[in-house]
Amino acid sequence: MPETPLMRDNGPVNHADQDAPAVPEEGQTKDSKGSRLHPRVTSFRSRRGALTVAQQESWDRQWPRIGADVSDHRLDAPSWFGRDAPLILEIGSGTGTATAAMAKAEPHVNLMAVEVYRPGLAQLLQQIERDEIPNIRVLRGDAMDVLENMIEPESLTGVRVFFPDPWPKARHHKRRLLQSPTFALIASRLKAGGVLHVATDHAEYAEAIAEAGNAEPLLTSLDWESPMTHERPVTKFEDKAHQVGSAITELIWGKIRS
Ligand SMILES: C[S@@+](CC[C@H](N)C(=O)[O-])C[C@H]1O[C@@H](n2cnc3c(N)ncnc32)[C@H](O)[C@@H]1O
Repeated sequence: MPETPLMRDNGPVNHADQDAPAVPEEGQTKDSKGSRLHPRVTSFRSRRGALTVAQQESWDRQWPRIGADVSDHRLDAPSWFGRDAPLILEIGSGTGTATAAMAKAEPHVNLMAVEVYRPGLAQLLQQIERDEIPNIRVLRGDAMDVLENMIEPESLTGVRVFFPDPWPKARHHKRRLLQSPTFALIASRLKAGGVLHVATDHAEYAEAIAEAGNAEPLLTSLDWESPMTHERPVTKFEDKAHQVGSAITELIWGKIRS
């Protein structure tokens, strides 16, 4: 992707300390040799899908202004949105039903949706265009890259992960997005007072998520009464879960300190 004024370079790599021990600085995501401090989880399936002609046309009109491929450049969110406002990241927005509803319900926030599935993003772009929603930007690619490279530490007011893929088979659990390293990374990107909101319809994954989130020292579990939470719109995936009678678990944490 060509560099745009929206992106800031992370700066040159400092090779001087290549032999320094890999002690992470606050907010640092790679060690002195450039290796990831958070082991990489590939949490998504590779899914193909063509865009309809109308979706492609909408994509072509809007992508240059409100879409970007995931990169390793720091994002300058205020300049991309054209205003400085509380920044919320939605991870795995799917077809964007909840994204659009949240953006309309919370016009005072800048909402960024990251998703790997292009047809899902295309549906969201169509809805943004149809409903003239001004406060959404979309990123295509792996949310782990967004968190590690594009988001400034202590910069997010909220992170929302609705119905992450549960990877139900034990041998696939390692592919789950929400594990301890991801919680640590999310916590490092939240501002003090920022909120992480997760919803899942998978009971066993809910338990694993709760355990990992509760073990993250920078986060504290919040209940529904917290004034920091928002009303979550029903997502497309949740609609399907309701149809088969699955119970939904909501998990909410606040970042207590820097
Ligand atoms: C079960 S769907 C839920 C979609 C939507 N949140 C909903 O509730 O309708 C999970 C979504 O997360 C996306 N996803 C999984 N891992 C991801 C990652 N690392 N980065 C971006 N998107 C991811 C998948 O492509 C998929 O669309």
